[in-house]
Amino acid sequence: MTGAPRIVLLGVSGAGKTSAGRILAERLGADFVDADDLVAQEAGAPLAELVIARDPRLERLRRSAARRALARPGAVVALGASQIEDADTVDGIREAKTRGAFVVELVADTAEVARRTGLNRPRSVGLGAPRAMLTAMIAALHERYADVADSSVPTGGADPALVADRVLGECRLAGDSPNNRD
Ligand SMILES: Nc1ncnc2c1ncn2[C@@H]1O[C@H](COP(=O)(O)OP(=O)(O)O)[C@@H](O)[C@H]1O
Ligand SMILES: O=C(O)C1=C[C@@H](OP(=O)(O)O)[C@@H](O)[C@H](O)C1
Ligand SMILES: [Mg+2]
Repeated sequence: MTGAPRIVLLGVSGAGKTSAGRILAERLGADFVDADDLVAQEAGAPLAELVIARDPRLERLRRSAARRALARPGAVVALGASQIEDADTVDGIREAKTRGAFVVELVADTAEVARRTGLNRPRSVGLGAPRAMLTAMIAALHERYADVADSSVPTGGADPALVADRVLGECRLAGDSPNNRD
C-alpha cells in the first residue's frame, strides 16, 4: 500500500504492546518496530538508563524514533506509553492513519498493570498513593489513546497470543485484511 505501518499499538506501560506486537509481526510476516528500541539504539544506552538520568536528549530522541517507526511500511509498530502526550507524535499517528495504518489501543486496568509490572508487591508508602496515581495515569492516557485509535482491545485475562488474535480480528472487522496486504 502506501508506506505506512500496518498496525500501530498504543497503551499504557504493561498493556502488552511489546509482547503482542512481536506475535502479530510474526503472524503477518512483518517487521516489529518498538519505538523505544530505536531510542536506545540511537542513544547507545538502554532506555531505562536514559529515563532514570532524565537525559535531556530523551524528548528529541523519542520524537524522532516515533517518526521513524511510523514511516516503516508494513510493520507492526509499538509506541512507548507516554509518547501519546507529544503533539508531534500524535500528528505522526494521524498521518500514518491517512496512509492506511490501523491504530489499536491495548487496554489493561490498574490491577492488571500493577501485577504485570511488579507494582502489586509491598512497597514504601513514602511515595504517596502509588495505586491511586497509577489509576489516574491510566485514565488520563486512555483519553488520549482513544482520541486517535481506530479500535481498542481488552487484554485482561488474555495471554499475548490471544491479544494478537483480537487485534487481527479488529483489523478484519474494520475491513482491513492484514494477511492479504503487500
Ligand atoms: N496479555 C498479557 N497477559 C499477561 N501478562 C502480559 C500480557 N502482555 C504482557 N504481559 C507481561 O506484562 C509485562 C509488560 O509487557 P510488555 O509487552 O512489555 O508491555 P508494554 O510494552 O505495553 O509495556 C511483561 O512482563 C509481559 O510478559
Ligand atoms: O512512555 C513511557 O512512559 C515509557 C514506557 C516504557 O515502555 P512501554 O510503554 O513499552 O512499557 C519505557 O519506554 C519507559 O519506561 C518509559
Ligand atoms: Mg514495550
